Amino acid sequence: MAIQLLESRAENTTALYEDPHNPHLYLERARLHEQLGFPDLAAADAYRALSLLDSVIDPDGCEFHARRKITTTEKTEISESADQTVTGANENENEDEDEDEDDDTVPVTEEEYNTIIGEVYALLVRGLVSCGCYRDAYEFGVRGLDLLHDLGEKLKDTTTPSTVLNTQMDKIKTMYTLRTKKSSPSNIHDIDSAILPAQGFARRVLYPWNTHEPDRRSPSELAFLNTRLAEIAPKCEVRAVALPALHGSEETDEVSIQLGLFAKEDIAPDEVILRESSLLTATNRLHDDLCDACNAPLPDLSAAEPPVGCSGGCADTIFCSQNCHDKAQDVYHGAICGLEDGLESIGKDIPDPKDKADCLYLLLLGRALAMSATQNVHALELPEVKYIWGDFHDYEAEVGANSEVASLPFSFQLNILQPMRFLEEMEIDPYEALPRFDTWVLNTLYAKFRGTASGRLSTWDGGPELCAVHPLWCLANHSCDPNVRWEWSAEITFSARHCEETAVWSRTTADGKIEMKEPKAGGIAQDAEILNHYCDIGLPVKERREWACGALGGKCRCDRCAWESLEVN
Ligand SMILES: C[S@@+](CC[C@H](N)C(=O)[O-])C[C@H]1O[C@@H](n2cnc3c(N)ncnc32)[C@H](O)[C@@H]1O
Repeated sequence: MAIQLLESRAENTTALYEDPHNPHLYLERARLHEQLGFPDLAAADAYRALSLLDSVIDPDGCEFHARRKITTTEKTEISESADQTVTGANENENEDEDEDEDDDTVPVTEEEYNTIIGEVYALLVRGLVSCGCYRDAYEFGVRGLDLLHDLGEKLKDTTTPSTVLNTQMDKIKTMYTLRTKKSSPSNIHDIDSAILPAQGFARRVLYPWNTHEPDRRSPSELAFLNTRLAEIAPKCEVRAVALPALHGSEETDEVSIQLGLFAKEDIAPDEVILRESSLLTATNRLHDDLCDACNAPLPDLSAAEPPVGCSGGCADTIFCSQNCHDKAQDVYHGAICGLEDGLESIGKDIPDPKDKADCLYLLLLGRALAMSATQNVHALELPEVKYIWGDFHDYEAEVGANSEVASLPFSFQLNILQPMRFLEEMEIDPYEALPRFDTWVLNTLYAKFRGTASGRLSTWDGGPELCAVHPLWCLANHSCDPNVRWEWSAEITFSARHCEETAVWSRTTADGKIEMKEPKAGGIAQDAEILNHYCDIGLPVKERREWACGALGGKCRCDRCAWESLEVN
């Protein structure tokens, strides 16, 4: 069954690549995505169908117009009628210029709109509710029900979509009641949507049609990674490593084979062993005093090498050096040069501090889209992205076990609407660009960024304001007794810890005694794993585990945590 659905999905996607403004095809793919257990992708396709259908009713208010390829029957009919009117040619030469843009497509009609609009709303709202994105589901649900009511008899079938929408509205009301602890509102218009959760979850899987993910453990890929690593960390090596599998609440002996960094030779305390710079960075500060490319602080205007402005005239895009300027043009800025006014407003100046970290991931996504467009490379093939860990669950296993696991944060705003805005502001047609920027590609990018990006907090309000992906640095695994410290300015570095920096192990035994372990000596021995830390190692074990849980995907089981929580002697 799943195989058949996957085949239909592949056929439909190929058709969409050929006919990207056809809302019928998006609706069909939304149905398939829903059946395959991807309500997030179903909602995204339904939204594309809806945006295109809006143009049928309001052509002047929409940038992209719903058109579809003509069928063979229609082609014959058109050529027959053209033959009949051939004598009258030239009379209305300039009429319907728009229609002649591409003689293989015709505008979607109001009748077609009436046939499918109800189901489009139903799929969109059901998809968003399934993911837990109640706030946007509510907004679309209200719009959908009002529209079905207004269109009344013009629609072929209002009953089915209305029933679906009402069922979803009941679920939304239940969520609202849970949140407000008040009785269910009798009228849906009485709901204050701000109280409903906007963020839900999607499945964090390696999509079965994703052909971009490398087999990172294969000897050839490891050799490739090691060639890259040799340039920035000559004493280190990437190797496969068995880590405790941390997913799920139960502790098991299961292991997860991943990658890690290892010392190829003895490393002295305080020695800098890795230096990596990356242009896959993002900041939510508007009009910043940081380099647009590497995010290092800008030099003074009076410095021997003062900051460099964008040669294309972007007023707020400043670089710390000519080198960063030139690299930026080649790596990400080329495609967005001159477009900063529209792009600047997306994801910055976030009023609610809770949303700041999520918006940084959106900005990182925006940078990846700009890199992909500038370099003309698929975003999942970018060297900064391709080899990084995505913490994907196994798709087959999930379907087999009929699991409901959804662990990738997902929202209508961050995964559907704002990425489309990015593309539009970059003057890219988001429908034509589907092969590059489909929602599953964006979800995959988010999964990778959420597992690997490092962040920096604001000295002003303590909120997250900067984040970056350093694709080789992030191959290092975590320990609460790390053997390196990291620092990040223009580049990120690892230095071996010296003996006064190594962690102090301490625990209170059942009879109230405090036990300590002798801290380790500094430096790193040949063949030892390079161990980073994803949380503050000065915290007690319980808090460390809470802080590192998101980045690790579960409760830390490093030697120090196991010992301090009395799990081992
Ligand atoms: C930034 S990546 C580290 C590199 C990763 N191992 C790879 O193959 O690319 C973070 C992921 O590594 C794994 N990991 C890191 N440290 C770990 C530890 N101490 N125990 C178990 N898993 C760990 C977790 O799956 C986590 O989500």
